[in-house]
Amino acid sequence: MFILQDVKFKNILVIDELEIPAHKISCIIGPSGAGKSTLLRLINNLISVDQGQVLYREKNVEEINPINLRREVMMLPQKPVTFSGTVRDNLEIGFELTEREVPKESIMKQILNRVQLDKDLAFQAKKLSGGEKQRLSLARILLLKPEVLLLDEPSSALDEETEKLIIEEVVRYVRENNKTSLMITHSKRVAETYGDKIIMLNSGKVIDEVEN
Ligand SMILES: Nc1ncnc2c1ncn2[C@@H]1O[C@H](COP(=O)(O)OP(=O)(O)OP(=O)(O)O)[C@@H](O)[C@H]1O
Repeated sequence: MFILQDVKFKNILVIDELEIPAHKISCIIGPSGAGKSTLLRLINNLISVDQGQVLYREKNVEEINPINLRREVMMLPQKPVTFSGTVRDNLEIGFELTEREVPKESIMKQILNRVQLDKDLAFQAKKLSGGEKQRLSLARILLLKPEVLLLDEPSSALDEETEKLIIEEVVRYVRENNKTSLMITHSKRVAETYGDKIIMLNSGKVIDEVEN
């Protein structure tokens, strides 16, 4: 799905060759500062390589129309992102960008149920707790049915329950819909439980790749 070739980013990442396979879950593990988030951001073209290239479906990500790329490749960041307004506004916002029909109320309620967010659609998003905001962000992304879901490890400020729920729902989404995910995790156990491929990163370099 993605191939990185001769990639360099500042003095942070140096990757000769790395493949993120389609229809699989790949997990990146490595110590703090290893470059895990940077790798995710390069893949999503939020930042650009200084050297080399990142290919998505054989095309250089920098040459893909950013709107088309965002339609297919979505990231759930470390810190939850919510928008002003209600829970409903937050679930609808992605549809503006993708010019798709806004889902029915019953579908929105179903997705809230799936992420265990027991709030009314009219509830003000800013009043949600950190963990609830993260679950709302995930619900928003799942509704948009991305081809690739990039998951940056939920911030350690979140409770373990929410972290577990988020990982499990991402895994379920990928498995049920034959999608692709690349997730950062600090946990070897999480990587071994869910990852089809495990990529170990240290000091900006891939030190090992394991098919699980
Ligand atoms: N745009 C940037 N310019 C300069 N340095 C940066 C930039 N982005 C990240 N860094 C630095 O690069 C290193 C790798 O950061 P990154 O966030 O990718 O690590 P990480 O493996 O995700 O760490 P953590 O597990 O703590 O989130 C860090 O030392 C960070 O401070």
